[in-house]
Amino acid sequence: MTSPKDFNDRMLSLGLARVSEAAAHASARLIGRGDEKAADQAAVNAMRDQLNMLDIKGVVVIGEGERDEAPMLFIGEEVGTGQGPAVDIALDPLEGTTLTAKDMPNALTVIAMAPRGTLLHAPDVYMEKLAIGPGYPKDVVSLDMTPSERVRALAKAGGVKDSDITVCILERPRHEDLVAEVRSTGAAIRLITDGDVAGVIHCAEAELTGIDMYMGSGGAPEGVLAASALKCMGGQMWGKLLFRNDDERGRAAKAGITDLDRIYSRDEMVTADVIFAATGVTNGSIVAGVKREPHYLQTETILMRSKTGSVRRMIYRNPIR
Ligand SMILES: O=P(O)(O)OC[C@H]1O[C@](O)(COP(=O)(O)O)[C@@H](O)[C@@H]1O
Ligand SMILES: [Mn+2]
Repeated sequence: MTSPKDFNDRMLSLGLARVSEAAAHASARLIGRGDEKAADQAAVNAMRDQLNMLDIKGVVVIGEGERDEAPMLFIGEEVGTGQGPAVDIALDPLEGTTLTAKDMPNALTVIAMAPRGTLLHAPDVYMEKLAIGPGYPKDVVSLDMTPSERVRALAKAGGVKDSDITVCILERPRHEDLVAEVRSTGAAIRLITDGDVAGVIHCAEAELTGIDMYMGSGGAPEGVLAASALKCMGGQMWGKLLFRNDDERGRAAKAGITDLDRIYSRDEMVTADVIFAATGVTNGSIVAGVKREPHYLQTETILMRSKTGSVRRMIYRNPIR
């Protein structure tokens, strides 16, 4: 196992940005074409090619799925040149496949890297999520509270009215009761159709996005990626895996998870320093989408390191030849 001191995050982070940039470039020509699969595949191929150029002994712990259902970037796949630190990789080559296919905001390519053995091996099930930005007392809200208790607690801690709070929630039939309860407090709700990695990140930049809290269930893999981002930006997050049937419980067992009711804090999902990169595919509130000009493609990437809390936004212009 790599000790965190071998994890040269300063060097590796720039390489990570190249990986998410390449995935965004590759899916650019598929924005708004109604073909989610093709857009995802283009991102997967590009991400894998770039990842394999990095001097790491990488293993995908959050990826495109199990080996038998994902030919590439499957969970357990080894990536990188094999020269360098042993690391865990979490990725979502295209977070917001539907957003991309429909040319709707906030589709991202996302990747995180941490020393081997330090990222939660979340199976491909749902996760109940709760996130807030930096600056609040520890555990001011929790998954054990009801949604309205969370709104009241957050408002009180921030010295504002309940009606000044905005909660971000995925618009899904399963969230109808959640939405109704949050509304009963007078809080506002930003409903999003997809993309809860961006949804959670929005909490860390509340002054920019207007979002104070994220609530509701979404993909567990996306939960670990969002926790990685919040660890860099500051902010608290909790997640609880949700299992609907034996197949899903079996996935947990395979991933080595035995306590099925556990609530994971941000730092229990990401136990050491992590680096995180996300590149915009469609325009969003975190980064701009791919800009297609006659002679070049331009992307914007957010690149962060939890060790220093540094947040970079990088513009990359790649000539089309
Ligand atoms: O659509 P569901 O089943 O509610 O799942 C929610 C998940 O799907 C997404 O909206 C989109 O994810 P993908 O584009 O990677 O499929 C995630 O952001 C979210 O966690
Ligand atoms: Mn996703």
